[in-house]
Amino acid sequence: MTSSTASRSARPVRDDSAVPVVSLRGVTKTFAGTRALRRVDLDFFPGEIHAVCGENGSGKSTMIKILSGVYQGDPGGTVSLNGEEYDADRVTPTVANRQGVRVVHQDLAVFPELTVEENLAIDGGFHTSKLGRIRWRKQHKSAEQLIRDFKIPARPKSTLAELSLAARTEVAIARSLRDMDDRGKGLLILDEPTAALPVKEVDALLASLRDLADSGQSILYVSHRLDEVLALADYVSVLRDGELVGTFPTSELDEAQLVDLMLGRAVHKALEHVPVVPDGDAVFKVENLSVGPLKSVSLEVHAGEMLGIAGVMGSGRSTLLKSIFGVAQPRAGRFVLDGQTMAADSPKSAMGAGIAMVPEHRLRDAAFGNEPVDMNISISVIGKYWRKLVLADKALRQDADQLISEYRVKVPTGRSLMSSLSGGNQQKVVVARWLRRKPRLILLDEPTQGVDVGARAEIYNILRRATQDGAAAVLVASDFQELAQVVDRAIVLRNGRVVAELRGDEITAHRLARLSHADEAPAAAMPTPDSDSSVASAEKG
Ligand SMILES: Nc1ncnc2c1ncn2[C@@H]1O[C@H](COP(=O)(O)OP(=O)(O)OP(=O)(O)O)[C@@H](O)[C@H]1O
Repeated sequence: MTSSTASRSARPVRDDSAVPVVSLRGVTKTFAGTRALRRVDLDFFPGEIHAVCGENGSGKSTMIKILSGVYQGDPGGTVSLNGEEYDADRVTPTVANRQGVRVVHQDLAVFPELTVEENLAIDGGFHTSKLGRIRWRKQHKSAEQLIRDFKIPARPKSTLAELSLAARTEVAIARSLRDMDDRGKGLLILDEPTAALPVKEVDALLASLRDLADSGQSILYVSHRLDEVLALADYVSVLRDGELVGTFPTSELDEAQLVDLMLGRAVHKALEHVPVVPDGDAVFKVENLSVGPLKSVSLEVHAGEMLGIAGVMGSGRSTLLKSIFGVAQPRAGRFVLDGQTMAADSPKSAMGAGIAMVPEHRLRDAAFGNEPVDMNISISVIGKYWRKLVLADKALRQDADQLISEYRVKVPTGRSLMSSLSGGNQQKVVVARWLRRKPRLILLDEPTQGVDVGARAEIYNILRRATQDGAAAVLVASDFQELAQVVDRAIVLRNGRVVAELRGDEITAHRLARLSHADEAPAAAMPTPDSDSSVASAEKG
């Protein structure tokens, strides 16, 4: 959910003679115990942006992997690529690549320290002489051509680090399509391309995707951001439990209808809540903290309260959480928990003091992929299952099963490996794990990235229950709309300092975005005078 405004121009309706560039027929994929896709029929046409939506675990990634040859479908189905029909269990990465199926993943696989030209050439794209030397002049010319063709706002010699994240994504797209002469051939697959993008860059990327589709490229767009899907895509296909619910022109759907199709049930407006105005002393205080980009930051959070931290990428949001959890060592400042100065010198001491952290990079930092789900969900409280030298397996599994059902984690059994879960389901396990410790302070860094709309509501409901029971929470989320919906109070970090504090109804996505960007004059960022004395004073500070 972003504040994207990229609007869809009235698009011509697909005409009957249009020929799909990629088709799936009867594609099924079974993993041990799980039918990830069930007899899916889908067509992707040239010049169209076709979104695929579905809850966590509905089969989106599995479909991408089958199209790109990473997974093979079960025997019986077929995949047609540029008019050539393959058995679904015979599509390999080489075949898919030859037929122009290209995937740009969320992490982009670009190198910030290298130039645009070098990034465009990585992975087999360097022009070399017979002696194997790189022909730099030719290289430069091809880069210039790609930059022109893809309208990338950069020069060949700029390093990627100098570019916006949207422009870096455009470089990754240009690289993936650099050898495709005919835009009407092949399929560009984008997996959550805006998940890590600052709000103000989203429209730039969506506009460039629209241009690419207008030049004939077929695009498969996977995103949990439904407003974006409706603004950008021509068609949306909905997967539920591995089955295709249907394919719809986006012009005929609104967000609520799309959610109902995805979930097969009406979703309650769980994200909307009445902001809590806590009374009593602060549970936790940060005093004059300097760490990473942060300079002398002070804040406090009360029992029962969820505090949001807004700011652009690099503003120090994650560093703030990491330093509280003892992962980043401050240059100055102190933390006070329940009136006592806290030694935040390691995660162990933070955990001992009653602090829990749901980190941003769950796959890298929090999920033990080769361990079963029940162990992953129990690891934070494993001590309570040791009976002398024996692990009480049965009790551990029973408790884990109960949490799996409470959090609606989609998994055949608690014994399934964590790595076999979809991304969003892994996140639910990580959140469940930490809340089991009944922490005093819960730190959450992008807890719902990649999590579907229904599961998001569930996660926030569960967090809300924890704060109602007396915990305090600090939430970092790039999705300001979501932040505005769930927090009681928000502070905005800019240039290493707290520049604003908003409460209750003052917190809107628009204001969080405006206040987060350094390029705005404070006066312009000010709302109507009646509503905002707290912002005004913080802005001065
Ligand atoms: N390698 C695997 N082994 C076992 N099961 C798997 C494997 N990969 C996916 N699955 C299962 O297949 C189903 C579909 O998962 P998939 O990752 O395709 O969902 P998704 O729609 O991409 O979800 P998300 O939005 O969370 O990324 C899930 O039940 C998942 O647990």
